[in-house]
Amino acid sequence: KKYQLELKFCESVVTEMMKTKHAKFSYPFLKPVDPVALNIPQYLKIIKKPMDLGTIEKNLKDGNYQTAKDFYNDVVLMFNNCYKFNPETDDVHKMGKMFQQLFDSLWSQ
Ligand SMILES: Cc1ccc(Nc2c(-c3ccc(O)cc3)nc3c(C)cccn23)cc1
Repeated sequence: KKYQLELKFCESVVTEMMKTKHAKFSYPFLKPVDPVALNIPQYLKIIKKPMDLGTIEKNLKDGNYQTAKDFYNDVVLMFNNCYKFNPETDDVHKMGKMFQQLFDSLWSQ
C-alpha cells in the first residue's frame, strides 16, 4: 500500500540521520533530553512535548505513525523544542539548524 512505501522512506531518513558521520551535530537529538543529567530542571516546564530521534525511530518501528506527515511533524517538533529552549547563541541551537538542514535535504530527495 502507498503509506507503507512512505513509511519505508521515513525509515531510510532516520537511518541516515543516525549515522556516526553526522554525530558532531546530531548527538543532542538521538535520545530523550535528560533534564537531570543536563541540569536543566526547567526543561519540562518549557517543553510540553519532548521529542527525539530515538523515540521517533521507535514510533516508526512500532507502527505508531499512520502517515509520513505524522513522522514529519514529530521531527519538526524535535527541532522546534530545541530552538525554543536553547537560545540562538547556544551551540545546541546551531547544531539543531545543521541537523535540520540535513533532514530537509533527505526529505526533499
Ligand atoms: C545548562 C544547559 C543549557 C542548554 C542545554 N542544552 C542541551 C541539549 C538540549 C537538546 C534539545 C533540547 O530541546 C533542549 C536541550 N542537549 C544538550 C547536550 C546533549 C549537551 C549539552 C547541552 N545540551 C543543556 C544544559
